[in-house]
Order: sequence, then structure tokens, then C-alpha cells
Amino acid sequence: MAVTNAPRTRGPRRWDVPLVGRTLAYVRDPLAMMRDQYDRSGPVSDITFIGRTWTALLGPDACEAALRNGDKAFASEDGWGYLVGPFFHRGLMLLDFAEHHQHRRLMQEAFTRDRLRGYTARLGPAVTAGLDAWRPGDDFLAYPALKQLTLDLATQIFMGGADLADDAELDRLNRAFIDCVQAATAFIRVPLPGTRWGRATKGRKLLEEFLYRHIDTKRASDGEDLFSVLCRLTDDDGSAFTDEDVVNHMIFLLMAAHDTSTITVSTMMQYLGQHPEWQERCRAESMALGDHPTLDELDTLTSLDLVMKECLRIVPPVPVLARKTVKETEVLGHTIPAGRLTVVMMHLSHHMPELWEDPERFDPERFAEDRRDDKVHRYAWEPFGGGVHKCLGLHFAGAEVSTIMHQLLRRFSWEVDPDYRAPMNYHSLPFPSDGQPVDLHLLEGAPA
Ligand code: HEM
Repeated sequence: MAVTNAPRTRGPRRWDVPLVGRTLAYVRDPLAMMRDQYDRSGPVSDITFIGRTWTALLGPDACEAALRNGDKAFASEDGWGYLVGPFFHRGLMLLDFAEHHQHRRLMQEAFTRDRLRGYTARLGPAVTAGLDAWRPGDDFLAYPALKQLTLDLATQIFMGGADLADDAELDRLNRAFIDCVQAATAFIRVPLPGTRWGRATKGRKLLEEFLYRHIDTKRASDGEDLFSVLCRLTDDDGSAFTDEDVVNHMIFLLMAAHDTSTITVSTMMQYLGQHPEWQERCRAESMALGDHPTLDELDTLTSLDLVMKECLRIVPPVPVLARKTVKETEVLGHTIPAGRLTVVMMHLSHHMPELWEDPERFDPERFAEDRRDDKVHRYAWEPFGGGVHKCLGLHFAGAEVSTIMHQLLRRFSWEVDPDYRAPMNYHSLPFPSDGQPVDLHLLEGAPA
């Protein structure tokens, strides 16, 4: 299906401020901004965003063109580099073409089904320990609690245990991540003290120091944590990651895994709190399994899977992707010059009435086998991106999110006001700025 002929219903916009352009409209309400841009100017148009001209790609056909990248015109390094480059420097997502292919092939070995089985076995007890610290009640702030939980999981599964750092150091590392991610939409893009860019520069340094301090121990260990695994991986031709590669990949992976999984679980808690019939349906499936299901058992939680897909549609954790053209190219008949920053605004595709029936309605059955509404277009639903940069951790994310939700459903029940709309902060990856209150209760017979 092609969705290329967007109606141009309105004239040019008059009130954009030079340099700021569409940035504030995006941060306030990205979906409204994207819809407006698409309605006025169609699937390929230029916008001013964070002080630069970008070509905005909207709708599934335009997003597909950039992500499939048939003529290799779109590069990630300089696109993402403009937003978060100094802080996620040489992470896999910021590499391109032959070098990207080589690093991805090696890193893939850390995400095989067998490795995922091992990570899942360790996720279960780590989630139980994290949830033991939760104190349920009315207006329980789900988002910060989940953020702490996923950070604890990253410490266990990615770094191999809390013995690498004490609580104070873990807090500093957590802060450093947040600072690195939050720099994306900063207007002051030099490391001045007191600015977002300045804090992110300090954060990156702290993360590097921490990882370099532990790398020799990790290289010598036979641990199953991701840090140790990355140190040991070797290609068919015997090539391996250097210390610098391991540190760069770890910083990126921790970032890639942390905020994305947290917002996914928090969105699922919100919608299950507002739709008790779905909460019960998911709970019934979880009650049929034990406390710590294997990866294969998690695959039987079909209702939870539908809810996850629907929540990733409504609130994609990565709403837009950045690219820069390395040569002139054409998308849907529009010429994009070489050296142009490009933003792939896939969030809009998830909410287009042209693709989805009643897109603002929570309806997990859209993804059920007998409907598969997402099949209307290959790029109608693309929370994990597409093409050669498609999320390498998507199955890890599925296992982590399902493990957390499974245990939440077996231990608690919760309600959220049906009229609640999360006030989302879109300065970088989305999160609910009110901490997302839920009324959380311990289920009868669950561990207190
Ligand atoms: C629900 C959770 C997640 C979402 C929605 C998500 C989304 C994405 C998206 C959209 C991309 C593509 C970026 C681009 O094309 O520019 C991406 C890339 C990536 N993600 Fe995820 N991600 C999630 C969780 C994870 C986790 C848990 C990990 C690691 C354990 C991970 C590792 C990566 C890596 C390594 C890349 C770069 C792939 C490449 O460039 O070849 N992600 N992710």
C-alpha cells in the first residue's frame, strides 16, 4: 500500500522562529507537529529543527525509503552524531556501511537465542529482587520505580553484578546516562558548565572511566554478562573488539536498552491499569506459568505480546530516527541534496488513520493473527526501525519487558484513571514527567 498523496490542506506556516523552527512544537506535542507538517507539506519537506535545516520524512513510504536505503545515500553517524554524537560516539547505531556491517556481525553473537536464554534465566531472579523493594499504595510513581528496576537489571545482566560499583557510584552512573540522553535537543551545543551539553560531556567521561577501570577483569573472566561476552567475541577471521570498541559499544547498549524498555513497561502499566479486562487476561496467562519462566515459556504469553505491540505503536520509545545524506538522492520524487540532515518521523505512521482504524484507541487485537492490521504496510509499525540498523536488541527487549510484566501481574493489581493522559517529556526519548501515578495493590497471597 502506498500512502504518498498527502492532502496539502493548509498554507505555509508564518510563526516559526528562525533557528528554533519546529523544535518547540515537536517537544510540546510531536504527533501534532508531524501531522501538521504532513498535512501542509506532504511526506518529504524541509523543517528547521534545533538550529539546522532537516528534511522531514513522514508516512510509511518515505520512512521506508530512508531505512531500506537502496542507494546507500543515508548515513547514521552524522545524523545521530548531530543529536547525540559526542556522547554515544561509535556505538553500533552510529557506524555506517562496511564498518557497521562488520561490527554488527560480531555483536550479533551476543544476542543469539542461546545467549538470550541465559540472560532470561538471570533476569527472573533480578526482577524479583527489584520488586521486593516496591511499596505499593495509591499514587505509586511507576516510572521512577521502573527506571530503578531496569537500571538494576542492566547492572546485573550487562555488567555482571553490583560488585562492580556501590550504590553511590551506581547513582552517579545513572545520572550520567540521563545527562547523555538529555543533551539531544539542547540548543547550546558546546560543553559550557551548567548546560545540558556540559553535563552530558561530564557524564560520558564518567562512564568511560568506569568501564575502562573494569575491562581487564572482564577480559580475563568467563562471565555470561554482556560486558564479558563483548570482550570475548571473535569473528570467523579471528577479529575481536578492541578495548575502545567494547567501551563505546557498552555505553551505547546501556543507553539503547535502558530508557526504551522502561518507557515500554510504563506505557503497558498505564494501559493495563485503564483496561482491567486486558489486565485480567494477561494475568490469567501469567498465573499459568511459574515465577521464573524460561524464554520459551515467555513466548506463550500471547495476550501480553499483543499489549506490548499496541503500546509500542501508541508510544514508540524512539519516535524519530536521524540520518544525513552522503550524496544527492530522491525520495518519492523529491530531490534531497547531499549533506542534508534527515529525520525519519516514524511516530506518525503509528497514528495515521490512513493505516489504522481508530488509531487513538487502545486495541491490542489489531495485532492478533486473525487481523494483523499492521500488515497494511511493511512500515506501518516500526518501533524497532528497519533495514540494516534495525534494533539488534529487540528480542532482548521482548524478554526483559515480558519478564517484568509477568512478575508485576503475579504480584500486584493496579488501576489508572481512564481519563489519565501521561504528560510526556519529549526533550529526548519520551517519558511521563509526572512519574506516572498508578494505584498499586498487592494481590492476595503474593509475597509482601
Ligand atoms: C522496547 C525497546 C527498544 C526499542 C523500541 C528500540 C528501538 C530501536 C530503534 C528504533 C533502533 C534503530 C535506530 C536507527 O535505525 O537509527 C534501534 C537500534 C538499536 N538497538 Fe534498540 N530498541 C529497544 C531496546 C533495545 C535493547 C534492549 C537493546 C540491547 C540490549 C538495543 C540495542 C540496539 C542496538 C545495538 C541498535 C543499533 C543497531 C544497528 O545500528 O545496527 N535496543 N533500537
